[in-house]
Amino acid sequence: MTKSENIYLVGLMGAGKTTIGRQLAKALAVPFYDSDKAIEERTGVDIPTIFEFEGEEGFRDREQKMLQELTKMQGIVLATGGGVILREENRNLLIKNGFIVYLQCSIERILERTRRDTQRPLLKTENPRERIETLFVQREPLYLACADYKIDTGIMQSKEVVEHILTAYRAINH
Ligand SMILES: Nc1ncnc2c1ncn2[C@@H]1O[C@H](COP(=O)(O)OP(=O)(O)O)[C@@H](O)[C@H]1O
Ligand SMILES: O=C(O)C1=C[C@@H](OP(=O)(O)O)[C@@H](O)[C@H](O)C1
Ligand SMILES: [Mg+2]
Repeated sequence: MTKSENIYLVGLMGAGKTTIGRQLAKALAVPFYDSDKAIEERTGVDIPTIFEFEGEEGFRDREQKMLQELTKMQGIVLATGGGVILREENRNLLIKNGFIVYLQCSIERILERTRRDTQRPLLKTENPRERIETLFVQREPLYLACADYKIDTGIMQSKEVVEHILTAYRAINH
């Protein structure tokens, strides 16, 4: 399997990985996977429940195991969860098996997009802005270390983001 047969989306919560991933897969007529959704289907409970009963580390263990499975697949678009890049093994699996697109997004835009969200435990805090800023500082270097391509999803509609990614992806697959 070549690295460029898969497209993996990384980025902070709210950057658009799940939304863009679904549209991108449709445009390419390939299967779409979302690692969070796959974990929820496997466990039968939602992400907040996993965090509640197993803590973040328990969720990260499940995320790592799911990524080991999903990166064995060929010809897919995968929307990862925002924290997947935290573990080195996950970064190595992504780098080895897919064309990695880093969906950048401003803190403001992320706040707007996740304001009414109830499914992201890490945003269940007194100060979501401070939390997102902390995650950005911690994770941006890791996203950049993995990315083959990056795009700011905060300044354009999702269909434009998809077009830009398709152009970049086709350029490496010419
Ligand atoms: N380019 C975009 N423009 C406007 N809204 C967007 C865009 N991308 C995603 N969204 C919206 O932002 C929210 C978070 O998107 P989502 O795909 O769940 O992000 P992620 O999977 O990265 O956490 C959703 O309500 C989605 O509809
Ligand atoms: O940033 C994170 O650590 C997380 C992001 C979430 O996915 P999205 O990025 O799709 O919201 C989900 O994996 C979990 O709540 C943890
Ligand atoms: Mg998502």
